Amino acid sequence: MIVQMEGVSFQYDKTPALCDIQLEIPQGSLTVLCGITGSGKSTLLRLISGLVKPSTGSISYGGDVNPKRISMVFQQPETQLFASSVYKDIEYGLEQHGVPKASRSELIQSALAKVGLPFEEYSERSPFLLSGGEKRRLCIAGAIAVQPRLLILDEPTAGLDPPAAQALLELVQKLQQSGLTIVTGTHDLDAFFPIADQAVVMSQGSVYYSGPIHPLTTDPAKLSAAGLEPPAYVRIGATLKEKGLIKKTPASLEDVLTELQAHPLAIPVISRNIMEVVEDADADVLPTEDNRFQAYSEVIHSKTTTLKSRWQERDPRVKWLGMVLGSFIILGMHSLLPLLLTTGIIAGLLGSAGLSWARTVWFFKPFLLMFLFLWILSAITWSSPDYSLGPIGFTNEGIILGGLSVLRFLLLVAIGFLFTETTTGAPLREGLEWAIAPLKKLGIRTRNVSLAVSITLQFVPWILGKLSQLQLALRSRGRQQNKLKQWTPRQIYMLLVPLLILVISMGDELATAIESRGYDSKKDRTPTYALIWRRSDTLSLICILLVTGLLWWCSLAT
Ligand SMILES: Nc1ncnc2c1ncn2[C@@H]1O[C@H](COP(=O)(O)OP(=O)(O)OP(=O)(O)O)[C@@H](O)[C@H]1O
Repeated sequence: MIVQMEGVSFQYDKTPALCDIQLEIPQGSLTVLCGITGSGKSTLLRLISGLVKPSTGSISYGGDVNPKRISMVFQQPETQLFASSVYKDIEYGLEQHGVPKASRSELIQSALAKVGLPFEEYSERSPFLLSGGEKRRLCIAGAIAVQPRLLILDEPTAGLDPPAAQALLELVQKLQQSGLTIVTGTHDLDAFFPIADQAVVMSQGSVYYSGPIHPLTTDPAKLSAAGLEPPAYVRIGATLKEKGLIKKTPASLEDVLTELQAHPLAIPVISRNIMEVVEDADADVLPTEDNRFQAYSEVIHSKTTTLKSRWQERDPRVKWLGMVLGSFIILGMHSLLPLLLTTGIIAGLLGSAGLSWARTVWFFKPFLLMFLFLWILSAITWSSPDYSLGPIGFTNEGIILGGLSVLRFLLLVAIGFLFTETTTGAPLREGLEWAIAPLKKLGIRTRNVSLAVSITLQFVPWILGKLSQLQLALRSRGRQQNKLKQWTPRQIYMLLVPLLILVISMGDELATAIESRGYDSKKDRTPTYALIWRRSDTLSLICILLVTGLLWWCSLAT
Protein backbone atom coordinates (compact mmCIF):
# COMPACT_ATOMS: atom_id res chain seq x y z
CA MET A 1 0.00 0.00 0.00
CA ILE A 2 1.26 3.42 -0.89
CA VAL A 3 -0.97 5.17 1.69
CA GLN A 4 -2.68 3.71 4.73
CA MET A 5 -4.99 5.70 7.00
CA GLU A 6 -6.08 4.37 10.39
CA GLY A 7 -8.82 5.96 12.49
CA VAL A 8 -8.20 9.42 11.04
CA SER A 9 -10.42 12.28 12.21
CA PHE A 10 -10.04 15.96 11.45
CA GLN A 11 -11.70 19.18 12.45
CA TYR A 12 -11.27 22.73 11.16
CA ASP A 13 -11.05 24.93 14.17
CA LYS A 14 -14.26 23.62 15.77
CA THR A 15 -15.95 22.29 12.63
CA PRO A 16 -15.65 18.50 12.36
CA ALA A 17 -14.88 17.48 8.78
CA LEU A 18 -13.73 13.83 8.94
CA CYS A 19 -14.40 11.02 11.37
CA ASP A 20 -12.62 7.70 11.83
CA ILE A 21 -11.32 7.22 8.28
CA GLN A 22 -9.79 3.85 7.38
CA LEU A 23 -8.35 3.88 3.89
CA GLU A 24 -5.79 2.13 1.70
CA ILE A 25 -4.40 3.34 -1.61
CA PRO A 26 -2.61 0.63 -3.64
CA GLN A 27 0.53 1.50 -5.61
CA GLY A 28 -0.06 2.41 -9.27
CA SER A 29 -3.85 2.66 -8.83
CA LEU A 30 -6.28 5.36 -9.88
CA THR A 31 -8.60 6.03 -6.96
CA VAL A 32 -11.75 8.08 -7.36
CA LEU A 33 -12.92 9.90 -4.27
CA CYS A 34 -16.55 10.91 -4.55
CA GLY A 35 -19.32 12.18 -2.31
CA ILE A 36 -21.81 15.01 -2.21
CA THR A 37 -20.60 18.53 -1.66
CA GLY A 38 -19.26 19.07 1.85
CA SER A 39 -18.78 15.33 2.46
CA GLY A 40 -15.06 15.83 3.13
CA LYS A 41 -13.30 15.00 -0.16
CA SER A 42 -10.98 18.03 -0.32
CA THR A 43 -10.14 17.69 3.36
CA LEU A 44 -9.27 14.01 2.93
CA LEU A 45 -7.09 14.82 -0.11
CA ARG A 46 -5.18 17.43 1.92
CA LEU A 47 -4.61 14.91 4.68
CA ILE A 48 -3.36 12.27 2.24
CA SER A 49 -0.98 14.85 0.74
CA GLY A 50 0.43 15.57 4.20
CA LEU A 51 -0.39 19.29 3.88
CA VAL A 52 -2.56 19.14 6.97
CA LYS A 53 -2.18 16.81 9.92
CA PRO A 54 -5.01 14.66 11.30
CA SER A 55 -6.57 15.67 14.63
CA THR A 56 -6.47 11.98 15.62
CA GLY A 57 -5.39 8.74 13.95
CA SER A 58 -2.40 8.02 11.73
CA ILE A 59 -1.36 8.11 8.08
CA SER A 60 1.52 5.95 6.91
CA TYR A 61 3.20 5.87 3.52
CA GLY A 62 4.66 2.79 1.85
CA GLY A 63 7.41 2.23 -0.75
CA ASP A 64 9.48 5.31 -1.48
CA VAL A 65 6.54 7.63 -0.87
CA ASN A 66 6.65 10.38 1.70
CA PRO A 67 4.95 13.76 1.69
CA LYS A 68 7.90 15.15 -0.32
CA ARG A 69 7.06 12.77 -3.17
CA ILE A 70 3.39 13.75 -3.28
CA SER A 71 2.08 16.51 -5.54
CA MET A 72 -1.32 18.04 -5.25
CA VAL A 73 -3.38 20.05 -7.73
CA PHE A 74 -6.05 22.07 -5.95
CA GLN A 75 -9.63 22.69 -6.95
CA GLN A 76 -9.13 26.29 -8.02
CA PRO A 77 -6.12 26.70 -10.30
CA GLU A 78 -6.18 30.46 -9.81
CA THR A 79 -5.09 30.04 -6.21
CA GLN A 80 -1.95 28.10 -7.01
CA LEU A 81 -0.19 30.06 -9.73
CA PHE A 82 2.39 32.52 -8.49
CA ALA A 83 5.12 33.43 -10.95
CA SER A 84 5.30 35.92 -13.81
CA SER A 85 5.74 33.24 -16.49
CA VAL A 86 4.74 29.62 -17.06
CA TYR A 87 8.41 28.63 -17.01
CA LYS A 88 9.10 30.33 -13.68
CA ASP A 89 5.96 28.89 -12.15
CA ILE A 90 7.06 25.31 -12.81
CA GLU A 91 10.65 26.17 -11.95
CA TYR A 92 9.62 27.34 -8.48
CA GLY A 93 8.56 23.80 -7.49
CA LEU A 94 11.75 22.31 -8.94
CA GLU A 95 13.87 24.81 -7.03
CA GLN A 96 12.05 23.98 -3.80
CA HIS A 97 12.76 20.30 -4.44
CA GLY A 98 16.48 21.07 -4.83
CA VAL A 99 16.70 20.32 -8.58
CA PRO A 100 19.88 21.98 -9.98
CA LYS A 101 19.29 24.89 -12.39
CA ALA A 102 20.97 23.04 -15.29
CA SER A 103 18.42 20.18 -15.20
CA ARG A 104 15.34 22.35 -14.80
CA SER A 105 14.73 23.37 -18.41
CA GLU A 106 14.57 19.78 -19.62
CA LEU A 107 12.12 18.78 -16.86
CA ILE A 108 9.93 21.82 -17.57
CA GLN A 109 9.87 21.03 -21.31
CA SER A 110 8.95 17.41 -20.61
CA ALA A 111 6.18 18.32 -18.12
CA LEU A 112 4.66 20.91 -20.48
CA ALA A 113 4.77 18.41 -23.36
CA LYS A 114 2.97 15.79 -21.21
CA VAL A 115 0.10 18.15 -20.46
CA GLY A 116 -0.14 19.33 -24.06
CA LEU A 117 1.12 22.90 -23.65
CA PRO A 118 3.88 23.42 -26.26
CA PHE A 119 6.98 24.85 -24.57
CA GLU A 120 7.75 27.45 -27.28
CA GLU A 121 4.24 28.80 -27.22
CA TYR A 122 3.61 28.84 -23.47
CA SER A 123 6.84 29.05 -21.48
CA GLU A 124 7.04 32.86 -21.45
CA ARG A 125 3.31 33.55 -21.07
CA SER A 126 1.82 34.87 -17.83
CA PRO A 127 0.05 32.06 -15.93
CA PHE A 128 -2.63 34.53 -14.88
CA LEU A 129 -3.67 35.16 -18.50
CA LEU A 130 -4.25 31.53 -19.47
CA SER A 131 -7.71 30.02 -19.95
CA GLY A 132 -9.23 27.87 -17.17
CA GLY A 133 -8.29 24.61 -18.93
CA GLU A 134 -4.75 25.83 -19.64
CA LYS A 135 -4.32 26.90 -16.02
CA ARG A 136 -5.42 23.45 -14.87
CA ARG A 137 -2.88 21.86 -17.25
CA LEU A 138 -0.16 24.17 -16.05
CA CYS A 139 -0.91 23.21 -12.44
CA ILE A 140 -0.62 19.54 -13.40
CA ALA A 141 2.64 20.26 -15.26
CA GLY A 142 4.02 21.93 -12.12
CA ALA A 143 2.89 18.95 -10.06
CA ILE A 144 4.42 16.25 -12.28
CA ALA A 145 7.63 18.15 -13.10
CA VAL A 146 8.96 17.27 -9.64
CA GLN A 147 8.46 13.56 -10.47
CA PRO A 148 6.11 12.64 -7.63
CA ARG A 149 5.14 9.07 -6.68
CA LEU A 150 1.60 10.06 -5.83
CA LEU A 151 -0.45 12.71 -7.66
CA ILE A 152 -3.54 14.13 -5.99
CA LEU A 153 -6.11 15.96 -8.08
CA ASP A 154 -9.04 17.86 -6.59
CA GLU A 155 -11.94 18.21 -9.06
CA PRO A 156 -9.69 18.19 -12.14
CA THR A 157 -12.53 18.40 -14.68
CA ALA A 158 -14.66 21.00 -12.86
CA GLY A 159 -15.45 23.98 -15.08
CA LEU A 160 -13.88 22.49 -18.22
CA ASP A 161 -15.77 22.14 -21.49
CA PRO A 162 -16.31 18.53 -22.76
CA PRO A 163 -13.26 18.43 -25.12
CA ALA A 164 -10.99 19.94 -22.43
CA ALA A 165 -12.37 17.49 -19.84
CA GLN A 166 -11.84 14.56 -22.25
CA ALA A 167 -8.26 15.70 -22.93
CA LEU A 168 -7.64 15.89 -19.19
CA LEU A 169 -8.99 12.37 -18.68
CA GLU A 170 -6.64 11.07 -21.36
CA LEU A 171 -3.78 12.83 -19.63
CA VAL A 172 -4.71 11.24 -16.29
CA GLN A 173 -4.80 7.81 -17.93
CA LYS A 174 -1.41 8.37 -19.56
CA LEU A 175 0.10 9.44 -16.25
CA GLN A 176 -1.26 6.36 -14.54
CA GLN A 177 0.07 4.13 -17.31
CA SER A 178 3.49 5.68 -16.74
CA GLY A 179 3.38 4.20 -13.20
CA LEU A 180 2.08 7.15 -11.20
CA THR A 181 -0.42 6.49 -8.39
CA ILE A 182 -3.32 8.94 -8.68
CA VAL A 183 -6.09 9.92 -6.28
CA THR A 184 -8.73 12.26 -7.60
CA GLY A 185 -11.64 13.91 -5.86
CA THR A 186 -14.53 14.42 -8.28
CA HIS A 187 -18.26 14.80 -8.87
CA ASP A 188 -17.78 13.63 -12.45
CA LEU A 189 -18.48 9.92 -12.03
CA ASP A 190 -19.37 9.51 -15.71
CA ALA A 191 -15.85 10.50 -16.64
CA PHE A 192 -13.82 8.79 -13.94
CA PHE A 193 -15.65 5.54 -13.09
CA PRO A 194 -14.80 3.82 -16.39
CA ILE A 195 -11.06 4.45 -15.94
CA ALA A 196 -10.69 4.08 -12.16
CA ASP A 197 -9.40 1.04 -10.25
CA GLN A 198 -11.18 1.78 -7.01
CA ALA A 199 -13.66 4.21 -5.54
CA VAL A 200 -13.97 5.77 -2.13
CA VAL A 201 -17.45 7.11 -1.44
CA MET A 202 -17.65 9.75 1.28
CA SER A 203 -20.76 10.57 3.24
CA GLN A 204 -20.89 13.20 6.00
CA GLY A 205 -17.20 13.02 6.75
CA SER A 206 -16.94 9.21 6.81
CA VAL A 207 -15.92 6.61 4.27
CA TYR A 208 -19.18 4.97 3.26
CA TYR A 209 -17.72 2.64 0.66
CA SER A 210 -14.19 1.78 -0.36
CA GLY A 211 -13.33 -0.84 -2.97
CA PRO A 212 -13.67 -1.75 -6.63
CA ILE A 213 -15.98 0.20 -8.94
CA HIS A 214 -18.03 -2.79 -10.07
CA PRO A 215 -20.26 -3.23 -6.95
CA LEU A 216 -21.22 0.43 -7.22
CA THR A 217 -22.31 0.19 -10.82
CA THR A 218 -24.16 -3.13 -10.44
CA ASP A 219 -26.00 -1.86 -7.38
CA PRO A 220 -26.77 1.84 -7.95
CA ALA A 221 -28.55 1.95 -4.57
CA LYS A 222 -25.12 2.15 -2.93
CA LEU A 223 -24.41 5.47 -4.62
CA SER A 224 -27.94 6.77 -4.13
CA ALA A 225 -27.72 6.08 -0.39
CA ALA A 226 -24.70 8.40 -0.24
CA GLY A 227 -26.71 11.07 -2.08
CA LEU A 228 -24.94 10.50 -5.40
CA GLU A 229 -26.51 10.03 -8.78
CA PRO A 230 -25.07 6.97 -10.53
CA PRO A 231 -23.31 7.71 -13.84
CA ALA A 232 -25.61 8.01 -16.87
CA TYR A 233 -24.33 4.76 -18.40
CA VAL A 234 -25.26 2.90 -15.18
CA ARG A 235 -28.78 4.32 -15.15
CA ILE A 236 -29.27 3.63 -18.86
CA GLY A 237 -27.74 0.15 -18.47
CA ALA A 238 -30.00 -0.68 -15.48
CA THR A 239 -33.13 0.26 -17.45
CA LEU A 240 -32.03 -1.64 -20.55
CA LYS A 241 -31.24 -4.71 -18.45
CA GLU A 242 -34.61 -4.51 -16.73
CA LYS A 243 -36.28 -4.41 -20.15
CA GLY A 244 -34.27 -7.42 -21.24
CA LEU A 245 -32.44 -5.48 -23.90
CA ILE A 246 -29.00 -6.23 -22.55
CA LYS A 247 -27.71 -9.04 -20.33
CA LYS A 248 -24.67 -7.65 -18.59
CA THR A 249 -24.45 -4.53 -16.49
CA PRO A 250 -22.30 -2.19 -18.55
CA ALA A 251 -19.02 -0.83 -17.17
CA SER A 252 -18.97 2.16 -19.52
CA LEU A 253 -20.99 3.86 -22.23
CA GLU A 254 -19.03 1.86 -24.83
CA ASP A 255 -20.21 -1.34 -23.08
CA VAL A 256 -23.85 -0.22 -23.39
CA LEU A 257 -23.40 0.23 -27.13
CA THR A 258 -21.54 -3.08 -27.57
CA GLU A 259 -24.25 -4.95 -25.62
CA LEU A 260 -27.01 -3.30 -27.63
CA GLN A 261 -25.31 -4.26 -30.87
CA ALA A 262 -25.18 -7.88 -29.65
CA HIS A 263 -28.98 -7.83 -29.06
CA PRO A 264 -30.49 -6.13 -32.08
CA LEU A 265 -34.06 -6.35 -30.77
CA ALA A 266 -36.79 -3.82 -31.40
CA ILE A 267 -36.67 -1.39 -28.54
CA PRO A 268 -40.06 -1.30 -26.72
CA VAL A 269 -41.50 1.95 -25.45
CA ILE A 270 -39.89 2.57 -22.13
CA SER A 271 -42.69 3.78 -19.93
CA ARG A 272 -40.81 4.18 -16.74
CA ASN A 273 -38.55 7.08 -16.19
CA ILE A 274 -34.94 5.98 -15.91
CA MET A 275 -34.71 7.75 -12.60
CA GLU A 276 -37.48 5.60 -11.13
CA VAL A 277 -35.15 2.65 -11.43
CA VAL A 278 -32.65 4.44 -9.30
CA GLU A 279 -35.26 5.76 -6.90
CA ASP A 280 -36.58 2.23 -6.34
CA ALA A 281 -33.29 1.45 -4.71
CA ASP A 282 -33.35 1.27 -0.96
CA ALA A 283 -31.72 4.53 0.04
CA ASP A 284 -33.23 4.83 3.47
CA VAL A 285 -30.55 4.19 5.97
CA LEU A 286 -27.21 5.82 6.09
CA PRO A 287 -24.32 3.67 7.22
CA THR A 288 -23.21 3.41 10.79
CA GLU A 289 -20.11 5.53 10.06
CA ASP A 290 -22.37 8.49 9.34
CA ASN A 291 -24.16 8.05 12.62
CA ARG A 292 -20.78 8.06 14.29
CA PHE A 293 -19.91 11.28 12.47
CA GLN A 294 -23.20 12.78 13.59
CA ALA A 295 -22.36 11.98 17.20
CA TYR A 296 -18.81 13.33 16.77
CA SER A 297 -20.12 16.59 15.25
CA GLU A 298 -22.76 17.02 17.91
CA VAL A 299 -20.22 16.79 20.70
CA ILE A 300 -17.98 19.41 19.09
CA HIS A 301 -20.80 21.72 17.98
CA SER A 302 -22.70 21.70 21.25
CA LYS A 303 -19.69 23.21 23.00
CA THR A 304 -19.58 26.30 20.79
CA THR A 305 -22.98 26.99 19.28
CA THR A 306 -24.67 28.18 22.48
CA LEU A 307 -21.91 30.69 23.17
CA LYS A 308 -21.77 31.87 19.59
CA SER A 309 -25.53 32.19 19.14
CA ARG A 310 -25.75 34.25 22.33
CA TRP A 311 -23.39 36.77 20.74
CA GLN A 312 -25.14 36.57 17.35
CA GLU A 313 -28.48 37.41 19.02
CA ARG A 314 -27.25 40.72 20.46
CA ASP A 315 -28.60 43.77 18.66
CA PRO A 316 -25.88 44.93 16.23
CA ARG A 317 -26.24 48.52 17.51
CA VAL A 318 -24.87 47.43 20.90
CA LYS A 319 -21.95 45.74 19.21
CA TRP A 320 -21.25 48.73 16.96
CA LEU A 321 -21.32 51.01 19.98
CA GLY A 322 -19.03 48.68 21.92
CA MET A 323 -16.57 48.54 19.04
CA VAL A 324 -16.50 52.29 18.42
CA LEU A 325 -16.27 53.24 22.12
CA GLY A 326 -13.68 50.54 22.75
CA SER A 327 -11.58 51.69 19.80
CA PHE A 328 -11.57 55.35 20.95
CA ILE A 329 -10.57 54.38 24.44
CA ILE A 330 -7.78 52.08 23.25
CA LEU A 331 -6.44 54.87 21.01
CA GLY A 332 -6.31 57.15 24.06
CA MET A 333 -4.33 54.68 26.24
CA HIS A 334 -0.67 55.54 26.74
CA SER A 335 0.40 53.32 29.62
CA LEU A 336 0.80 49.61 30.11
CA LEU A 337 -1.70 48.94 32.91
CA PRO A 338 -4.94 49.94 31.10
CA LEU A 339 -3.70 48.25 27.93
CA LEU A 340 -3.05 45.01 29.83
CA LEU A 341 -6.44 45.30 31.51
CA THR A 342 -8.09 45.75 28.09
CA THR A 343 -6.13 42.76 26.73
CA GLY A 344 -7.53 40.62 29.54
CA ILE A 345 -11.09 41.84 28.92
CA ILE A 346 -10.87 41.23 25.16
CA ALA A 347 -9.35 37.75 25.72
CA GLY A 348 -12.29 36.97 28.03
CA LEU A 349 -14.78 38.24 25.43
CA LEU A 350 -13.15 36.12 22.70
CA GLY A 351 -13.49 33.08 24.97
CA SER A 352 -17.09 33.90 25.87
CA ALA A 353 -17.97 34.19 22.16
CA GLY A 354 -16.81 30.60 21.62
CA LEU A 355 -13.92 31.67 19.36
CA SER A 356 -11.11 29.19 19.68
CA TRP A 357 -7.48 30.11 20.22
CA ALA A 358 -6.54 28.30 17.01
CA ARG A 359 -8.85 30.53 14.97
CA THR A 360 -7.74 33.67 16.78
CA VAL A 361 -4.05 32.86 16.26
CA TRP A 362 -4.75 32.02 12.60
CA PHE A 363 -6.40 35.43 12.19
CA PHE A 364 -3.57 37.35 13.83
CA LYS A 365 -0.68 35.56 12.13
CA PRO A 366 -0.56 37.74 9.00
CA PHE A 367 -0.45 40.92 11.14
CA LEU A 368 2.31 39.79 13.48
CA LEU A 369 5.25 40.30 11.12
CA MET A 370 4.01 43.76 10.18
CA PHE A 371 3.64 44.72 13.86
CA LEU A 372 7.07 43.38 14.70
CA PHE A 373 8.53 45.44 11.86
CA LEU A 374 6.72 48.57 13.11
CA TRP A 375 7.98 47.96 16.63
CA ILE A 376 11.59 47.63 15.50
CA LEU A 377 11.22 50.71 13.29
CA SER A 378 9.91 52.84 16.15
CA ALA A 379 12.78 51.72 18.43
CA ILE A 380 15.55 52.68 15.97
CA THR A 381 17.52 55.86 16.53
CA TRP A 382 20.58 57.39 14.81
CA SER A 383 21.69 59.53 17.77
CA SER A 384 22.64 58.51 21.35
CA PRO A 385 21.26 54.96 21.35
CA ASP A 386 20.87 52.92 24.55
CA TYR A 387 21.79 49.70 22.67
CA SER A 388 23.55 49.11 19.36
CA LEU A 389 23.34 46.26 16.89
CA GLY A 390 26.11 47.04 14.39
CA PRO A 391 25.38 50.46 12.89
CA ILE A 392 21.77 50.46 14.13
CA GLY A 393 20.92 51.99 17.51
CA PHE A 394 17.87 51.49 19.71
CA THR A 395 16.50 53.57 22.56
CA ASN A 396 14.69 52.31 25.66
CA GLU A 397 12.03 54.94 25.15
CA GLY A 398 11.52 53.85 21.53
CA ILE A 399 11.18 50.22 22.56
CA ILE A 400 8.58 51.05 25.23
CA LEU A 401 6.57 53.50 23.11
CA GLY A 402 6.78 51.23 20.05
CA GLY A 403 5.63 48.24 22.14
CA LEU A 404 2.66 50.21 23.48
CA SER A 405 1.67 51.33 19.97
CA VAL A 406 1.86 47.78 18.67
CA LEU A 407 -0.26 46.53 21.57
CA ARG A 408 -2.82 49.29 20.84
CA PHE A 409 -3.01 48.21 17.19
CA LEU A 410 -3.33 44.55 18.14
CA LEU A 411 -6.22 45.39 20.47
CA LEU A 412 -7.97 47.39 17.74
CA VAL A 413 -7.61 44.44 15.36
CA ALA A 414 -8.89 42.10 18.10
CA ILE A 415 -12.03 44.22 18.64
CA GLY A 416 -12.69 44.19 14.88
CA PHE A 417 -12.15 40.41 14.80
CA LEU A 418 -14.56 39.86 17.70
CA PHE A 419 -17.15 42.06 16.02
CA THR A 420 -16.99 40.51 12.54
CA GLU A 421 -16.83 36.94 13.87
CA THR A 422 -19.98 37.42 15.94
CA THR A 423 -22.00 39.56 13.51
CA THR A 424 -23.19 38.41 10.11
CA GLY A 425 -23.50 40.75 7.11
CA ALA A 426 -27.15 41.82 7.30
CA PRO A 427 -27.29 42.87 11.00
CA LEU A 428 -23.88 44.51 10.70
CA ARG A 429 -25.15 46.68 7.86
CA GLU A 430 -28.55 47.46 9.38
CA GLY A 431 -26.92 48.51 12.65
CA LEU A 432 -24.51 50.84 10.89
CA GLU A 433 -27.19 52.29 8.65
CA TRP A 434 -29.31 53.06 11.71
CA ALA A 435 -26.40 54.84 13.39
CA ILE A 436 -25.47 57.00 10.42
CA ALA A 437 -29.05 57.71 9.26
CA PRO A 438 -28.98 61.32 10.66
CA LEU A 439 -26.17 62.09 8.18
CA LYS A 440 -28.73 61.80 5.37
CA LYS A 441 -29.90 65.28 6.33
CA LEU A 442 -26.45 66.60 5.42
CA GLY A 443 -26.82 65.12 1.91
CA ILE A 444 -24.50 62.18 2.62
CA ARG A 445 -25.47 58.94 0.84
CA THR A 446 -25.52 56.75 3.92
CA ARG A 447 -26.51 53.71 1.89
CA ASN A 448 -23.22 53.85 0.00
CA VAL A 449 -21.27 54.27 3.25
CA SER A 450 -22.89 51.33 5.01
CA LEU A 451 -22.54 49.09 1.97
CA ALA A 452 -18.85 49.99 1.61
CA VAL A 453 -18.14 49.41 5.32
CA SER A 454 -19.97 46.10 5.53
CA ILE A 455 -18.30 44.79 2.35
CA THR A 456 -14.87 45.91 3.58
CA LEU A 457 -15.33 44.24 6.97
CA GLN A 458 -16.49 41.03 5.35
CA PHE A 459 -13.67 41.18 2.79
CA VAL A 460 -11.11 40.74 5.60
CA PRO A 461 -11.98 37.09 6.43
CA TRP A 462 -12.28 36.40 2.68
CA ILE A 463 -8.79 37.78 2.04
CA LEU A 464 -7.38 35.81 4.98
CA GLY A 465 -9.04 32.64 3.66
CA LYS A 466 -7.51 33.18 0.21
CA LEU A 467 -4.14 33.93 1.82
CA SER A 468 -4.15 30.61 3.65
CA GLN A 469 -5.18 28.79 0.45
CA LEU A 470 -2.24 30.39 -1.36
CA GLN A 471 0.11 29.47 1.48
CA LEU A 472 -1.09 25.89 1.35
CA ALA A 473 -0.53 25.82 -2.41
CA LEU A 474 3.00 27.25 -1.96
CA ARG A 475 3.73 24.62 0.67
CA SER A 476 2.51 21.90 -1.68
CA ARG A 477 5.10 23.05 -4.23
CA GLY A 478 8.06 22.87 -1.92
CA ARG A 479 7.17 21.57 1.50
CA GLN A 480 8.60 24.44 3.54
CA GLN A 481 8.65 22.77 6.94
CA ASN A 482 10.16 25.75 8.68
CA LYS A 483 7.27 28.07 9.51
CA LEU A 484 9.48 31.16 9.58
CA LYS A 485 10.44 30.55 5.95
CA GLN A 486 6.84 31.28 5.00
CA TRP A 487 7.57 34.90 5.73
CA THR A 488 10.80 35.52 3.84
CA PRO A 489 10.57 38.54 1.47
CA ARG A 490 10.51 36.17 -1.51
CA GLN A 491 7.61 34.13 -0.13
CA ILE A 492 5.69 37.30 0.72
CA TYR A 493 6.27 38.59 -2.82
CA MET A 494 5.10 35.23 -4.25
CA LEU A 495 1.87 35.57 -2.25
CA LEU A 496 1.22 39.25 -2.85
CA VAL A 497 0.87 39.20 -6.64
CA PRO A 498 -1.75 36.41 -6.87
CA LEU A 499 -3.54 37.77 -3.78
CA LEU A 500 -3.78 41.21 -5.38
CA ILE A 501 -5.11 39.67 -8.58
CA LEU A 502 -7.72 37.69 -6.61
CA VAL A 503 -8.81 40.75 -4.63
CA ILE A 504 -9.09 42.92 -7.76
CA SER A 505 -11.09 40.32 -9.67
CA MET A 506 -13.33 39.67 -6.64
CA GLY A 507 -13.91 43.45 -6.30
CA ASP A 508 -14.71 43.63 -9.99
CA GLU A 509 -17.17 40.73 -9.81
CA LEU A 510 -18.81 42.20 -6.72
CA ALA A 511 -19.26 45.61 -8.37
CA THR A 512 -20.78 43.96 -11.46
CA ALA A 513 -23.10 41.85 -9.28
CA ILE A 514 -24.23 44.93 -7.31
CA GLU A 515 -24.86 46.90 -10.53
CA SER A 516 -26.64 44.01 -12.25
CA ARG A 517 -29.05 43.80 -9.32
CA GLY A 518 -30.13 47.36 -9.99
CA TYR A 519 -28.45 49.00 -7.00
CA ASP A 520 -29.43 52.65 -6.66
CA SER A 521 -28.03 54.54 -3.69
CA LYS A 522 -30.79 57.14 -3.87
CA LYS A 523 -33.63 54.68 -3.46
CA ASP A 524 -34.79 53.42 -0.10
CA ARG A 525 -33.91 49.85 0.61
CA THR A 526 -36.11 47.08 1.96
CA PRO A 527 -34.37 46.01 5.20
CA THR A 528 -33.19 42.40 5.14
CA TYR A 529 -32.89 42.23 8.91
CA ALA A 530 -35.22 43.68 11.53
CA LEU A 531 -33.47 45.44 14.41
CA ILE A 532 -34.99 44.33 17.71
CA TRP A 533 -33.86 45.85 20.99
CA ARG A 534 -34.22 43.42 23.91
CA ARG A 535 -33.78 43.81 27.65
CA SER A 536 -30.55 41.88 27.43
CA ASP A 537 -29.30 44.51 24.95
CA THR A 538 -29.94 47.23 27.54
CA LEU A 539 -27.96 45.18 30.08
CA SER A 540 -25.14 44.73 27.55
CA LEU A 541 -25.17 48.48 26.89
CA ILE A 542 -24.89 49.24 30.60
CA CYS A 543 -21.98 46.78 30.91
CA ILE A 544 -20.22 48.36 27.91
CA LEU A 545 -20.62 51.87 29.36
CA LEU A 546 -19.40 50.77 32.79
CA VAL A 547 -16.38 48.86 31.50
CA THR A 548 -15.32 51.54 29.00
CA GLY A 549 -15.83 54.22 31.70
CA LEU A 550 -13.63 52.23 34.08
CA LEU A 551 -10.93 51.77 31.45
CA TRP A 552 -11.06 55.48 30.59
CA TRP A 553 -10.63 56.40 34.24
CA CYS A 554 -7.78 53.90 34.57
CA SER A 555 -5.97 55.29 31.52
CA LEU A 556 -6.28 58.86 32.88
CA ALA A 557 -5.10 57.82 36.34
CA THR A 558 -1.94 55.97 35.19
N1 LIG B 1 -11.35 26.14 6.01
C1 LIG B 1 -12.43 25.59 6.56
N2 LIG B 1 -12.87 26.02 7.77
C2 LIG B 1 -13.95 25.46 8.36
N3 LIG B 1 -14.66 24.46 7.82
C3 LIG B 1 -14.28 23.99 6.62
C4 LIG B 1 -13.16 24.53 5.92
N4 LIG B 1 -13.02 23.86 4.76
C5 LIG B 1 -14.02 22.95 4.73
N5 LIG B 1 -14.77 23.03 5.84
C6 LIG B 1 -15.94 22.18 6.20
O1 LIG B 1 -15.51 20.83 6.21
C7 LIG B 1 -16.49 19.99 5.60
C8 LIG B 1 -15.86 19.22 4.43
O2 LIG B 1 -15.45 20.16 3.44
P1 LIG B 1 -14.68 19.71 2.13
O3 LIG B 1 -14.26 20.96 1.41
O4 LIG B 1 -13.64 18.73 2.48
O5 LIG B 1 -15.85 18.97 1.33
P2 LIG B 1 -15.90 18.49 -0.18
O6 LIG B 1 -16.51 17.14 -0.17
O7 LIG B 1 -14.55 18.63 -0.82
O8 LIG B 1 -16.90 19.54 -0.83
P3 LIG B 1 -16.96 20.06 -2.34
O9 LIG B 1 -17.36 18.91 -3.19
O10 LIG B 1 -18.05 21.12 -2.27
O11 LIG B 1 -15.63 20.64 -2.68
C9 LIG B 1 -17.63 20.91 5.18
O12 LIG B 1 -18.61 20.84 6.17
C10 LIG B 1 -17.02 22.28 5.14
O13 LIG B 1 -17.98 23.26 5.46
